Amino acid sequence: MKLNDPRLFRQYAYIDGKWTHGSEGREEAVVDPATGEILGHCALLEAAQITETVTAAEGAFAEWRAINVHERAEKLNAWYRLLHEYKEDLALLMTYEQGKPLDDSRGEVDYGASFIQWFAEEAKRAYGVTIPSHIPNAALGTIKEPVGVSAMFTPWNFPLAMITRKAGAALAAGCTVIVKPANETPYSALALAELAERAGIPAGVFNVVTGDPATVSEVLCNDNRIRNISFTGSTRVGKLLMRQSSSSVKRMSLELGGNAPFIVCDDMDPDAAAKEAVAAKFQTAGQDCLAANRIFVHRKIYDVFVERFVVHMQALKVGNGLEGSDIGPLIHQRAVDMAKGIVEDGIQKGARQLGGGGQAPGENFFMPTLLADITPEMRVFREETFSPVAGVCAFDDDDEVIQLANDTEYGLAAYVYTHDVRRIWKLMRGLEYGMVSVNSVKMTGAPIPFGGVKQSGLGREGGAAGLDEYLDTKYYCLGNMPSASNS
Ligand SMILES: NC(=O)c1ccc[n+]([C@@H]2O[C@H](COP(=O)([O-])OP(=O)(O)OC[C@H]3O[C@@H](n4cnc5c(N)ncnc54)[C@H](O)[C@@H]3O)[C@@H](O)[C@H]2O)c1
Ligand SMILES: N[C@@H](CC=O)C(=O)O
Repeated sequence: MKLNDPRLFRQYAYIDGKWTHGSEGREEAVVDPATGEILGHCALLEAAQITETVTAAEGAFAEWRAINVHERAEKLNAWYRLLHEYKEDLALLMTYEQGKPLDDSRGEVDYGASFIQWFAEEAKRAYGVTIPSHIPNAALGTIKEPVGVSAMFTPWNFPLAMITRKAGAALAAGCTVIVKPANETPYSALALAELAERAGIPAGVFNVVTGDPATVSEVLCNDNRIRNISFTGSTRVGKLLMRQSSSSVKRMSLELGGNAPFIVCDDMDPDAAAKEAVAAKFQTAGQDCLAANRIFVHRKIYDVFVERFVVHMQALKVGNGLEGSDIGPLIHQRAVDMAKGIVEDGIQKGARQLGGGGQAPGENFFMPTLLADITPEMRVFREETFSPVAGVCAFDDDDEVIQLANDTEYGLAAYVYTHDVRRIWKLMRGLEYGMVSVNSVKMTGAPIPFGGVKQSGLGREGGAAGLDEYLDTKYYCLGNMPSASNS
């Protein structure tokens, strides 16, 4: 891997401003999912080292929270600028460890950096309120205070932006941070640590620990000094962290799985809508919590839509993300096996397989596939496929499609395509999702409250709500003040 700045490729954990190997010398290989080649290793820290990291983050908290918010913002802005300065290196690292096309990696660096800048500005507006007093001679109000040390668990599909969306907010709010990246993609996180240090973020404020996930989570969730757990990943692991954290009653933000419906009404041009649906499905090889998993198309335009979808889908180039492809590899063989299983299950239960043929360019690649005429009994309907496998079925009226779309435990994002404003309103209100995007594939960004309902999670990331996840509201009552009423 040839980086302009080789010091961005770090294989040790970053604790209290020091690059640290596991005290027992254990490490794990990190593999390029496109080629199977070993890129390097990451340290497997021991439980005691995770506890030491909490001690360091707690020690750094008092000073970091006391820094004037404008000064904190300056350091975050310096970090933001460094992400742009080293964008090419960060993108290359990401494509090597995650597999996504290099252009998508560049896009993720911009996206990830935007959260740091947004929160650096937003923290300056973390206002409390004054409360008209019901108590004689008292002044009442609130102030916002940082929650404390925050632990963050992040997934491999967006190895940089899922960290900055959390850490940007937490650091801006005055919290200190311990990040546990996915073991598949530790290098983006460690490069972020290198740049945080160069930006002047003090030792102990931003830490990255690597290790066996169950060991790390057990220590962090049970440590009383950790006041907030922020997790992005599967619903299964999210539930586990919730259970582990209950003994110490922590604040929790959970960004979990999705099973996004993509609804196309009969006033749409089927070809244009099919093109949009392909864009909403296949980014990051379908390994995206926002990926259009279940596509519902009005029966009047269903056949043409399906035909056009297959044409657009088959135009996508599958291959190594470094070689100008549209779809890179899946993260590992287990993901390929899961995609195969979902297709086989659909066919066995009566779905038609369209596309998906041809020789995949390597072991971890899966050719984009559409299952037509899917039903709620199929895995493709019930599970987040997290692969380039989409399902489509026809619907006849709006009430039916609302019911179908809501027939899932998930509730992250939904897409609606129609130009009829009354239908937009009805569908948008009827869909049990945290985010509804109408006539647009792109919905996310730093200023929006990103998050789901039902088993897709708790809390919001990004926007003003994202900062609040790291702030406590402290109420004050100043009694017996000389004519103090602020009413
Ligand atoms: N809602 C969102 O914003 C969002 C964004 C990205 C990904 N996701 C979801 O993430 C999932 C894919 O990512 P993933 O496979 O990395 O998720 P995952 O749940 O397997 O892992 C996420 C993180 O948790 C850690 N982890 C895994 N097992 C653990 C355990 N037993 N104890 C403690 N920690 C553990 C991992 O090492 C990783 O750091 C999908 O379900 C996707 O929808 C959601
Ligand atoms: N694409 C999502 C990440 C989900 O996997 C985002 O924009 O945050």
